[in-house]
Amino acid sequence: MLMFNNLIDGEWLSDGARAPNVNPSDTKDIVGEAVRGTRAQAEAAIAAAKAAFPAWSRSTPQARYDILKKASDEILARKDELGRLLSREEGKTLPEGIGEVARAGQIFAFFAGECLRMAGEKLASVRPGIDIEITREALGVVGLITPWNFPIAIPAWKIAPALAYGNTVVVKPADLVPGSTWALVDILHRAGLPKGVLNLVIGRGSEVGAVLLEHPDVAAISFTGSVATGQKVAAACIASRPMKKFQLEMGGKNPLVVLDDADLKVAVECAANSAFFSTGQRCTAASRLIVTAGIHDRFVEALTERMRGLKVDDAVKAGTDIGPVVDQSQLDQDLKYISIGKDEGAKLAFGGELLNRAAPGFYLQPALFTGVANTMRIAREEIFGPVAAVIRVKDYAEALATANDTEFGLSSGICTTSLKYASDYKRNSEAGMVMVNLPIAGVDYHVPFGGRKGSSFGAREQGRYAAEFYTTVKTAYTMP
Ligand SMILES: NC(=O)C1=CN([C@@H]2O[C@H](COP(=O)(O)OP(=O)(O)OC[C@H]3O[C@@H](n4cnc5c(N)ncnc54)[C@H](OP(=O)(O)O)[C@@H]3O)[C@@H](O)[C@H]2O)C=CC1
Ligand SMILES: O=C(O)CCC(=O)C(=O)O
Repeated sequence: MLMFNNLIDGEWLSDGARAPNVNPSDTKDIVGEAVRGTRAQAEAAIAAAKAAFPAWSRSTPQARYDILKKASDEILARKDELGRLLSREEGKTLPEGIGEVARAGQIFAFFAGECLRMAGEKLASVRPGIDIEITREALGVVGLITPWNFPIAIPAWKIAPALAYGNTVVVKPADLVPGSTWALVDILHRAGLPKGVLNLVIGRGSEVGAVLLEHPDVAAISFTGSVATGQKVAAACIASRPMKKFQLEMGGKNPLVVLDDADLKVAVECAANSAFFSTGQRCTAASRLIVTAGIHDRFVEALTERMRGLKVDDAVKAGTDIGPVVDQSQLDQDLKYISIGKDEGAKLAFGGELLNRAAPGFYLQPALFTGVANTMRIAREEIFGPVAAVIRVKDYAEALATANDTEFGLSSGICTTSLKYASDYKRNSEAGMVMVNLPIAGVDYHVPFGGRKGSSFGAREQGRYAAEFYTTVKTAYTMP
């Protein structure tokens, strides 16, 4: 049995209460046992990170590069094994799990390179004889609070830049998926991180997370999760003395527009991938399919046919397209919205049934609603499951207006063969990420990730833009 322990000040701590990590494909399968970190452990982790900060923030770029690169190499070498662990604890399919681990490995390789590329600017002053240098410095101790749906990629894209730019870290993974973050922290620890630079505190958000938000020695919080928790994080960071820098990645109600001139096969593939892969449990998932009248019926028929062919089964079984929902509570939420959709008068065109498989798990057939109005709750609220709503519109102008009519603005897409509409959509879509003839979920690891409106707050994550959050700018004036 794997034991997911906490790493505090370079020591693995196994004491205290433990909780089973249950496989959503087979609830009889216990993936491992995780410690339940306490407030006191969170405080000890912050103290360790604070003590480690001066030396780590002054370490050479080469020292940081070596550790991050070594971690990247091990993650990539073990991607099959770690991908299986991820799929067992979260429920995404094995190819998706392995792909996510590879992405984490590539993220560490990218930020290893960033250690060597940190640069500043030198400017002439407007006053005579004075030099100005603009540099970036680490923030101090950063608290990372991560969700369950990307158990290794999201911790990776927060931990890697935090360390590369010289910060020390306390990471709290989601309670449902402690194993992948534990494995990642173990790799980094063995890659040679000095004690206290990276601390792992597995435990409840209301307990361990709350300490991170309140503690005066935590300089910044990077959070990904629900809107409700994100708002609490923001309020706590503002109330904290001194105030904390914070960054929030939250929900989406992402639109995929399909125009009459779209290549039907491309549109159906983009929709199936964006709405249902990873069991729809992506903040970038397409949950609103906005389709113009001339292609609507053909699109719905072809998408329904594609859905009929999707195999929903055990996440690690060969041939599975869609794994289970992550747990009972998320399944209840999905079913609640399916029932709301029917009550609102939308037509359940396909799916939405609970499925029995060889083992007891949270299996749900992907669901497609048609006849949806953009005012309905299933078109406005994030469901976070394999449930998509088709909204029929008359033309491009109505499609764009409907796509933008949401409180969210994370990802957005259009399927069209028209350069004119594609260009106009890229320009006018109110989202942080816009895709043309591509799935709107599953993004690159070396470019900015984030959204607008109610989806995100603060600096972008990933790629070189991550420096904006994980560093603070210093302007130095010198009269030689
Ligand atoms: N946009 C996205 O990427 C995601 C969105 N969601 C949405 O959120 C819904 C609920 O998922 P859930 O995982 O519960 O999301 P939460 O927002 O509750 O959890 C995200 C992270 O925040 C922690 N947390 C929870 N409460 C607090 C708190 N008061 N202070 C500090 N940290 C806290 C959680 O810890 P713990 O696990 O211990 O509760 C977890 O690590 C989903 O159904 C979905 O709609 C969820 C995941 C990702
Ligand atoms: O779609 C992706 O690649 C990333 C999605 C994501 O980060 C999320 O769902 O939280």
